[in-house]
Amino acid sequence: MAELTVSRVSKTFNGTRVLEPLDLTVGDGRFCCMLGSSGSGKSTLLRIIAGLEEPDEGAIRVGSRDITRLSVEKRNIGFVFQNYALFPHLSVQSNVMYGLRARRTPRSTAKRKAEEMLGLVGLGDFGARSPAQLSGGQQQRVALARALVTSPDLLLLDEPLSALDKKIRGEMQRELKRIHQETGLTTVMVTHDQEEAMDLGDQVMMLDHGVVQQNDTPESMYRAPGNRFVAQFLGGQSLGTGVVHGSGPSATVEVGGLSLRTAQDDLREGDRVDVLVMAERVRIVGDDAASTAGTATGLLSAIDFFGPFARAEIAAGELRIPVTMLSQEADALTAGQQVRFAISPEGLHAFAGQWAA
Ligand SMILES: Nc1ncnc2c1ncn2[C@@H]1O[C@H](COP(=O)(O)OP(=O)(O)OP(=O)(O)O)[C@@H](O)[C@H]1O
Repeated sequence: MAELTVSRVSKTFNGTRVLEPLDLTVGDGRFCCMLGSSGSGKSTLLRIIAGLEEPDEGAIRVGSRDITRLSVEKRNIGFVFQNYALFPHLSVQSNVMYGLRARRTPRSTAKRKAEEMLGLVGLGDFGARSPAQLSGGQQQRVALARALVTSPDLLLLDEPLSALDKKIRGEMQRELKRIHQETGLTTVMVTHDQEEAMDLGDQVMMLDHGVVQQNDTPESMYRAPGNRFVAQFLGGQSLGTGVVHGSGPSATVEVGGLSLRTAQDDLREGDRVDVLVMAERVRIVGDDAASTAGTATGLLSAIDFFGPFARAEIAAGELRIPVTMLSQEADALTAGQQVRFAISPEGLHAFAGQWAA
């Protein structure tokens, strides 16, 4: 069992608290993504787990082992950084063997294991090359093989794909998924890329200013962001302040002259709320009578095309409602025309008590 348990870990640098006391559990074999903007404390937490940084307080366990006071070498953790950090003067195979040789594993065993790991990451024929003869994506595979070769209990990845271009990145995400499935290793990855976190994580922990904002499955986090910060990070755009009418699942939110439904059941009559909308949950619908219930009309702004998708705004009363759609759908629309639209209740999020902030 290699469940990771972080309990009440905090960290201060030069009098500034960068991690408030926080807890995190990652089940055996699970893939956890730590998501947050730059400076939120993700790397610091990962480095504390790795033993590269000491926590002010708290404990870290892997399975039943308390590793809080162990040196980096004794933790049995594999680590991959953003910049490949391969030894340039060593061959690919020697790079992968390095950790085993440092542990005095016999050369023949180390060689066999290195070959096995290079096979796992899809670089079986590359052992004799030097790192300079590999692409960025290939170098990151070598770094991964090097982290895996010592059979760690836990794998830590700090933005391992962020230096790669978009296409290679997608490829490497699929590779990481496959390798995770094949090894069954408990994994924690730091990223500031929402899509990457949602794609790879069984679990996503969102950090802001050293405080856990939400720790959930990607689906739950997207469907039910726990607060304004999470909703905004996941792409929610503010519609302004509204008032709740009714309560429970049939509540509506009145904002900017429109009465909108949400899928939330935690709203109470009279609450003043901050309202956010996910642009991908706004749909332009036909004007035929049968589909007009729960819809409203507005004027369409200029349309921005970005590849397969297009973006625009609908001006409805005082509101500017963002909408994304397939470029193909946008082809039939013209800037300035009146459109009828619907906002799916799942795409509307309202948070009480934060509107004054
Ligand atoms: N060794 C250090 N000494 C002083 N301050 C540090 C040190 N390491 C990190 N910090 C500070 O701690 C805060 C959190 O940094 P951290 O690298 O953990 O954030 P992050 O969320 O990983 O951001 P990024 O995505 O930019 O790496 C930052 O304000 C950073 O400047």
